[in-house]
Amino acid sequence: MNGLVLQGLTIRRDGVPLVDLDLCVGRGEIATIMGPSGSGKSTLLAAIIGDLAPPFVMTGRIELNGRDLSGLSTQRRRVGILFQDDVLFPHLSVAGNLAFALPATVRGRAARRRQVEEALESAGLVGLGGRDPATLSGGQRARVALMRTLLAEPEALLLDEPFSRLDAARRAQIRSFVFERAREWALPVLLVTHDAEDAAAAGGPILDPLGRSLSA
Ligand SMILES: Nc1ncnc2c1ncn2[C@@H]1O[C@H](COP(=O)(O)OP(=O)(O)OP(=O)(O)O)[C@@H](O)[C@H]1O
Repeated sequence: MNGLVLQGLTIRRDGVPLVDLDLCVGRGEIATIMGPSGSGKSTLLAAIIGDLAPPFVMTGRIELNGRDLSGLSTQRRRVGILFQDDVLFPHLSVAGNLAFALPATVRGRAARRRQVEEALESAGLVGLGGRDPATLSGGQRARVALMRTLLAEPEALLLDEPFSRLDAARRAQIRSFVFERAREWALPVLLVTHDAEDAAAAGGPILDPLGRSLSA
């Protein structure tokens, strides 16, 4: 099936289940995982990107657009992830940061430049491609980080508290920017947050890592 499917996914530590989920996130849908600190949210995301290590033990299946992700390297999973503290490469310009993310399948300087220009336009950053990332505002940096993740052409997007460092006004603005882009690109999105407003704005199911529904 299309989208991100977690089928009987459990993650245990010392035999104790931390994650226990059955969840289908369709393309363009945003599901939210909410839970207190230490409840296993980041561990779940690590499992989806293929970065889970002992002492955690996973069972079940993770599928993306019909592909079984088990055994695939992080890169071959084609899952994009955006973190709270996503840093841009300081030694590259804004455009350089975006170009860096482009897959090798985008060939030729003109084609690569065009994609970077389109990304800048889509993020409302026309004319800022030559800037040093340190000279951007927090919100502008957050938009560049998102576009960089999207340019890598992921088939799913994971958001790990990506808005928590932003002030309230900017938070709502960046949140709708990220959600709109995810819908536009028809990506299944899994959002990890502590914030009930983020979860409500996402508009999809809200679960804790043990699969209990927290939807209103
Ligand atoms: N490498 C590790 N070895 C053993 N325990 C770990 C390891 N990494 C994390 N943990 C523990 O596993 C549990 C889940 O951690 P995780 O980071 O997934 O929680 P979280 O819900 O993302 O928390 P937060 O909201 O604070 O980011 C926590 O109790 C944490 O202390």
